[in-house]
Amino acid sequence: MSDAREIEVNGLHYTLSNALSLSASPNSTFHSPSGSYMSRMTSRPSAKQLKPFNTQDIKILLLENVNVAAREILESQGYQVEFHKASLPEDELIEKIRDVHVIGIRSKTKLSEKVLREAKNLLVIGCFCIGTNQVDLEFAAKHGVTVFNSPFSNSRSVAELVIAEIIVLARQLGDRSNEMHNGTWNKVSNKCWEIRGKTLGIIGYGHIGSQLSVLSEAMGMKVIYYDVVPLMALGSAKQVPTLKDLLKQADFVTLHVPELPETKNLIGAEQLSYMKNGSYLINASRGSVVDIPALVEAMRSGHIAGAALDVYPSEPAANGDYFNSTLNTWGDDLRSLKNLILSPHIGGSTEEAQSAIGVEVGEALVRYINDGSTIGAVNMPEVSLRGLTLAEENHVRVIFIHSNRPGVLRQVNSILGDHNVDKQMSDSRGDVAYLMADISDVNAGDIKSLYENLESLSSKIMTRVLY
Ligand SMILES: NC(=O)c1ccc[n+]([C@@H]2O[C@H](COP(=O)([O-])OP(=O)(O)OC[C@H]3O[C@@H](n4cnc5c(N)ncnc54)[C@H](O)[C@@H]3O)[C@@H](O)[C@H]2O)c1
Ligand SMILES: O=C(O)CC[C@@H](O)C(=O)O
Repeated sequence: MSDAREIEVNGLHYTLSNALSLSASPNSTFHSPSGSYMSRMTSRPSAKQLKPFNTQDIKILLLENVNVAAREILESQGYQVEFHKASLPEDELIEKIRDVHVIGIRSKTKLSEKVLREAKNLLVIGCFCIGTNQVDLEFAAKHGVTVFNSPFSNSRSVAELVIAEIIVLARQLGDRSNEMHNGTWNKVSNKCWEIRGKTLGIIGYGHIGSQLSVLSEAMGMKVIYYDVVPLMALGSAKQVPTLKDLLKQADFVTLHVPELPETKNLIGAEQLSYMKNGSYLINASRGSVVDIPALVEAMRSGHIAGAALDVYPSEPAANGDYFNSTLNTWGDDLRSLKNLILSPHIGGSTEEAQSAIGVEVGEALVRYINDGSTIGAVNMPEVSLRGLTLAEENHVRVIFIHSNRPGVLRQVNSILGDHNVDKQMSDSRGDVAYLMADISDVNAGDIKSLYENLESLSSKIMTRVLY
């Protein structure tokens, strides 16, 4: 067809010319990526790639040194990828986010309502980490922006770090090492312990907490845990009914809860006072979970014998000499304490974890952009349909993200109804619903009207038509 017509979605021009031909993409500049990645993505040999847009028009901003595995996956699709090692100051972030369809971040980039309001072309956010507290998930969903994360690719790395910290704290190894670096030989055994037979109290028995449970039992520790939901104990671990029970019994307390309003200052002066005299605290969850001035007091008094902190209420956006009292007023107090391990949020920072996260989130982004699948999304209902094949001519996939209110499905189906709806799936999550339908008997000319009719519905949040 020479009369190329176009639909614009989020700054992407969906070309209608040759829309329904059997070519994998209407765009002559697109080349199917080769290698193992695409063979995993296309489960059937004749699967059709749904991409009515020029892949080179997809603009992706990757911040915070997202792993090279993700970059390769995204670049192999032909997308334009802009990569930055650090996070960006808010004004620069706002400037850049206006233009992109996809943003990939880790824990430092705050995608607040203020920032997301400017992201007029944004389709999807990839959090290349576990935590998603840095993103306004609800605002994103209400504007049709799907968010993916990697729920457990770095869990083992965090659990291993905590095992190391338990031993380092029990043996005051950090202090001995610092002393040797300063030329001091200080061979002591006073208040240095084996971990065998000691009780580890795990707060939050999810992916990380449960891994840690298994590892610490293997080292001879007794494990108790507290969680807001009843969870099956692994090995000989025991769930305790209250946080106070855990704090009173544990020699080592370790935190593995998400950042939530309920977990803010979960450990403050009162909770520290319940902990055993001479016990230890480890926080590799989020900085807001521990009241740091209260911890400083409890360590100064000797009630808490040692602590390890990997996360802080304010963390620098980039590497450098930024961990000072301007960033957090109590910085100098922390630095003056003995037997306190301070690490720069590296719980999940291993080669294994970062490349696994890069592949997992990179692939989820490609599936979403090309096929509309929300499997694994954290703020949208999970919707997916089996792929279209090259044998299915004149088929299109309609994706309609809409407000979850009565009567919408009737309206949508009356728009789709002139065609054959081969398969359809719809699900809702709170106020937002996601509908995906594969319809056949669609001519090139029908696509624009399908799109415009769906766009005209008052319930519409975002419409995409893939073919
Ligand atoms: N330091 C790092 O580099 C690093 C790496 C990965 C994850 N994290 C942090 O660790 C957190 C936990 O990770 P995960 O993968 O184990 O999460 P998860 O979701 O698998 O488990 C969290 C557990 O905490 C429980 N929980 C929630 N609120 C609670 C409360 N008030 N009291 C007790 N339990 C509560 C939940 O029921 C769940 O079982 C993440 O949310 C992230 O913030 C940090
Ligand atoms: O890599 C990061 O920045 C975050 C690591 C960790 O806190 C997570 O949430 O996965």
